[in-house]
Amino acid sequence: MALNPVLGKLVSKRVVLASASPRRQEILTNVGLRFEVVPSWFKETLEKSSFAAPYEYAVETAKQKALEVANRMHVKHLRTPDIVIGADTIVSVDEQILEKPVDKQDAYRMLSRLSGKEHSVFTGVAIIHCSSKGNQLETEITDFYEETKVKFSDLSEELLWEYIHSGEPMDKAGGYGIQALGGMLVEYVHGDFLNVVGFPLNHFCKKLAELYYPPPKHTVQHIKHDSIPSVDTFENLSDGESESSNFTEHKGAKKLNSSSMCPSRPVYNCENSSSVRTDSMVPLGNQNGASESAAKLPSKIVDLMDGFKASKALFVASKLKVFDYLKTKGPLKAVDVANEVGTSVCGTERLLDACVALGLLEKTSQGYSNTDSANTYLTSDGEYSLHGYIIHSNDHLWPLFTNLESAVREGSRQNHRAFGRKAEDLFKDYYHSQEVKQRFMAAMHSIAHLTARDVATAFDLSQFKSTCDLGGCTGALAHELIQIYPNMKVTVFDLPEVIANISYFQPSEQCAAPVTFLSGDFFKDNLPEADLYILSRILHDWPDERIHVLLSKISAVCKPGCGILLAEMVLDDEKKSRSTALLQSLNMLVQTEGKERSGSEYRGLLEQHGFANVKIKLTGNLLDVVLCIKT
Ligand SMILES: Cc1cn([C@@H]2O[C@H](COP(=O)(O)OP(=O)(O)OP(=O)(O)O)[C@@H](O)[C@H]2O)c(=O)[nH]c1=O
Repeated sequence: MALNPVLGKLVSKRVVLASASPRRQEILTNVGLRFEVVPSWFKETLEKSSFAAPYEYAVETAKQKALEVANRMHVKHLRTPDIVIGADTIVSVDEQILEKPVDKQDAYRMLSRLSGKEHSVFTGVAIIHCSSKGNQLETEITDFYEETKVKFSDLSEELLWEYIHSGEPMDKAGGYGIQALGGMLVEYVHGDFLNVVGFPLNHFCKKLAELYYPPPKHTVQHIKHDSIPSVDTFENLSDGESESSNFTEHKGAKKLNSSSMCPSRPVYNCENSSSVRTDSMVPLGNQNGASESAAKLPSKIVDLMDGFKASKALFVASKLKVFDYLKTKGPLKAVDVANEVGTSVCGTERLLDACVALGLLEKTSQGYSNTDSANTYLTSDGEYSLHGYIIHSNDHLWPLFTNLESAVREGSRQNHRAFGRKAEDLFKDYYHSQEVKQRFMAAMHSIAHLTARDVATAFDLSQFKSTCDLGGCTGALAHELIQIYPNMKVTVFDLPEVIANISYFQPSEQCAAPVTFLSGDFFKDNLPEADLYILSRILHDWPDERIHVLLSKISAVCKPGCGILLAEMVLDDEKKSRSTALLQSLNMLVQTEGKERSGSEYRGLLEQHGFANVKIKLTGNLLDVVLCIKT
C-alpha cells in the first residue's frame, strides 16, 4: 500500500459506496479499497436550471446520493457507517446536461449531439464522514468534481445505430462507455480517463490526502515567508503519523524520518460543527477542543511559485553533467559527484537531494543514481536526450524570460535586454557565433527527434512521393520519414549556416535512402519541388504577414493534390486549456515576432492560400500536426 498510503487510512473504517455503478465498484476494488455497496435511492431529479454550472449539479447529486444512504443506514439499521462515498457522472455539451438515456431514441439524440464535437464529462464526488451522537447522525461532507474533455469523431448514422443496438449506451451518462465499444468513437481525451468511466480516482486520493494529512499549522504559517510544500500530491505521501495516532496504522505503510512528512494528528471536531458542512474537514489545531479554521495549502499555486526553482535545479544538474556521470559511474555519494564535477560538497548534496525529490534521481544507502527517465532524457547521449534543449533553456530562454515583464508591457521581444544586442533577424541572432549556433541546433534536434515518430505517423503520408522539410535543421524528422516511408524522397532545406553544421547530428545507422540537404533561404530562394512541404516549428516564429509571404510561395509551386504538413503546438480554440502551448506562446513573445496559434487560426491562414481539407491531430507529444491539401 506504499503506492497510496491514503487508502490505507480507510482500512479500519466502515466504508460504504453509495452507488450501483459496477464501474465505480471496479475502480475502487482494483486499488484494494474494502467497502460495502449500498446503492442510493436518491432520484436524480434536481432542477438542472437552478445550477449555475453543470458540475454544481453533479456535485449536489453526488452529495444527495451519499446522504440518502448515510441517513437510511443510520435510521434503519442503527449501523452508522464511518464513510459514505457518492458520485454522479454527467456529460455536458452546448450548455446541456446529459445523463443516462431513457431509451434508444434518447441515446440516439445524445450521441448525435456528441458526434464530431468536444464535450466535458464531470463527475461530482461526495465523501461523507459520519458519526453518531446520542442517536443523531452527524456528517462532515467533503465534495469535489473532476472535468475531462472528450472529443468524438463524426459518427455515421449506421455506426450510431449499430452502437445503440449493442445495448451499451443505456446505463451510461451521455449514452456511451469509453471503456468498451464507446472507446471507438473517441478521437481524444484530455484529463483523467477514469473520471469519464465514472470515478476520478486520482482526485479522490488527493482529497483523502488533504483530509488525512492536513498541513501542520506551523507549515501553513511558514508559507507566507518562503517554503517548499512538504506534501503536495498523494503520490508523495507515506504514512508518517506518530505512534499515538488513533488511526490504525496500515500494514506495509512506509515510515518516514522527515519531520516535515509527519503532520499533526488529525482530530475532527464534531461537537461544534453543523450537521452538514461542505468542503474539507478542518483539523483542530489546539488542545482545548475549540474549532479553528486552518488555511488550506494552495498546492497548485505553491507549485507555480516553486516552478522556477525546480527548472533551475534541472538546468544546473544538466549543465554540470550530473546525469552523465551518474549514468556511467553511479551510484555515487554527493562527495564523489562534487569531485567529478568540481563543485562544493554541501551545494552538490542539496542539488542532488532536490533532484531526488523532483523524481529525477534515486537515493539509496549506496548513493545517488539516475532514474530510468533521467537515463533516457537527461543524459547527453540518452536515446531521446533533451540535454540540448535544457542547455538552450538555461543559457538562452532563461535570460529572455527574466525580461517577460518588459515583453508583456511592450508587446515585443527582449533579445536586446537579455543579450545587449538588438536582434535584426531571429536566426542571425542564433547564428552569430559557432557556440550559440551549435547549442540552438542541439536544442532543435532534441525536440525534433523526440517528436519525429508522432509527427511522421499522425497521418498517412504514403500518397506523397517527395517531401521537402523547409527549415528542417538537422534532419531528425526527415530521417524518421524515410524509416516509415522507405520510398519517399526527402529533402531538408535550410540556411547555409545550418547545413554546414549537420554532420554531428546524423544517425549512425544508414537510412533506407539518404536524406538530401539543400541550402537556401525559404523567404528569398526558389523552393525545391515536392509533393509535400513540411513546416515544423516554423510558422510560430513569424507574424501573419511573413507567414503569408511563405505560404504564397509554397502555394505557387504546389500542384493540386500536393500538401503542407505543419508541426506546431496547437492551441485550443478558446486559448485556455493547453498550458504547455500557451507558455510556449510567451516563449515566442520574448524572442520573436511570432506566436503559437489555434487550429482555427492555422486553418484560416492555410485556406487563404488555396489549401483545404485541413486536418488537425493532437499527438499528446510536444508537437501537434496539421495537414492540408492544395485544391
Ligand atoms: C461517460 C461514461 C459513463 N459511464 C457510466 O455512466 C454512469 C453514470 O451514471 P450515474 O448516475 O453517475 O451513476 P449510476 O450508474 O446511475 O449509479 P449510481 O451511483 O447508483 O447513481 C456511471 O455508472 C458510469 O460508470 C461509463 O461507464 N462510461 C462512460 O464512458
